[in-house]
Amino acid sequence: MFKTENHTKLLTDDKDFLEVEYPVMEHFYTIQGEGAHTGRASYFIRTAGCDVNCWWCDVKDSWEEEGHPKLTVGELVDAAKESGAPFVVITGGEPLLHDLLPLTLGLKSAGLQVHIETSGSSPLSGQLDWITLSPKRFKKPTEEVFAYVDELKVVVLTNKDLKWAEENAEKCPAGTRLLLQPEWETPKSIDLIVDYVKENPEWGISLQTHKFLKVP
Ligand SMILES: C[S@@+](CC[C@H](N)C(=O)[O-])C[C@H]1O[C@@H](n2cnc3c(N)ncnc32)[C@H](O)[C@@H]1O
Ligand SMILES: Nc1nc2[nH]cc(C(=O)O)c2c(=O)[nH]1
Ligand code: SF4
Ligand SMILES: [Mg+2]
Repeated sequence: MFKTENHTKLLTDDKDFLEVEYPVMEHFYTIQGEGAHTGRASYFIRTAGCDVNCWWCDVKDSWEEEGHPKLTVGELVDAAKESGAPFVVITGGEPLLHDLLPLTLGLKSAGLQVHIETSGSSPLSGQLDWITLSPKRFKKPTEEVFAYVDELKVVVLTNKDLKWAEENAEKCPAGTRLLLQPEWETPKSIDLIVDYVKENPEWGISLQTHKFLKVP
């Protein structure tokens, strides 16, 4: 659990936080396809804007903020609440490019748990119940994020990524879920990951199951 300090005023006196706007590429009710919560119904909010530039990124349309609508916290909270989802996953783009305090306070006030998918390359903000860190060599995570990580999910294409996974795991708290996720377009990474996990059973495998299920 991560909480930005000094949020009491926003939560109690200042209802204007419901009017704060975020650039949003899409928001939808689906099944969490990846990681420790795979298979669970969840509401996704995909903010626009990313400065990490992973060449294999599967949502490149999220990189530019421009061209995506701005939605208020109130609109996003209403949509998530109406869906009936028990938790919301904030993803992107890189969601930590935005101050997530207003959005996460809105969601928490509505009784929703808040998860985040992040590269951790910009400062943490908001109230976050579950942090999935997917670190990238293209723009490294801040040192601060590691203390709060619940799940480390490293995309693997080659042996270099396994070494990168180990370096990041060393910085995570004991008990962090350690997961390797094959890059979707690189089938040979599967053999690499299977052999690695058999030899290093503290790691597990995360697959992008929504792509098999053909849901968003
Ligand atoms: C699109 S990113 C958005 C959130 C954040 N920018 C991040 O990278 O964590 C969501 C997740 O998809 C993973 N991902 C992106 N492209 C992928 C691909 N081609 N194959 C497998 N995983 C991918 C990312 O590593 C991350 O865990
Ligand atoms: N169903 C589904 N599960 C996901 N888990 C992480 C995703 C992401 O893009 O962050 C994602 C996504 O795009 N769809
Ligand atoms: S950090 Fe995430 S959204 Fe940004 S390019 Fe990499 S995978 Fe895509
Ligand atoms: Mg995705």
